[in-house]
Amino acid sequence: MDDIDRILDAAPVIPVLVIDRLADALPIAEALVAGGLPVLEVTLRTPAALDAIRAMTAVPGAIVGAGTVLDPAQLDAARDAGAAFIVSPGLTEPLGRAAIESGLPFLPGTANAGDVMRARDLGLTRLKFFPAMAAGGLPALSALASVFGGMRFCPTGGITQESAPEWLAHPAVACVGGSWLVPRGPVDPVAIEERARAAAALPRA
Ligand SMILES: O=C(O)C(=O)C[C@H](O)[C@H](O)COP(=O)(O)O
Repeated sequence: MDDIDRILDAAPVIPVLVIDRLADALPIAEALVAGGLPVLEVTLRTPAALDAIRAMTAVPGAIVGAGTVLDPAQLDAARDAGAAFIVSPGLTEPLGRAAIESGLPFLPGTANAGDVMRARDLGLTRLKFFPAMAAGGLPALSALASVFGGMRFCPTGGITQESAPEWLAHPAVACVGGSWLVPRGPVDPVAIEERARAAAALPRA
């Protein structure tokens, strides 16, 4: 099983994916992995998402997880589809406890000090910072990181290839997440691989 640090350290960027057509799952995963981004977060926001996770796990080198996991039932469905990790936009106690019990690496969303304290109470120290830009951007993350030593963050929400470097330069930032790698609409594997290559080359602290 993949440990959460192994997932966060695998690449500077986790592509956040909204898959509308199951047929797009393989070409998207192959292009991202070929470009150097092995960790793929498939959001459970579309009817095709669980089947997309199933399909993508067949791609050599891909580490496929589920995003937008909102409750324990969705966590179970993601695990049954083969998700190697779980990401949520926020943290509830039922989801946190179910995730810990499942043994799956879990990245819960946090946006403020209360959220981080709830995570800490559950023993969770690897956190998504979401929605990163709307929740105050890098100054907010820096303030949280200075209070909560030992926490590592994956900021997500409003981050771009252009803004990623300043986030990645912060010592508490393990990696960033973003949807810019795969825009919705017709899939262009060449363009996806090109964007992945640029993202994979971003330096980290
Ligand atoms: O719902 C979740 O669990 C999510 O993962 C939310 C996503 O992280 C953001 O929607 C990505 O934000 P953008 O890169 O600004 O599009």
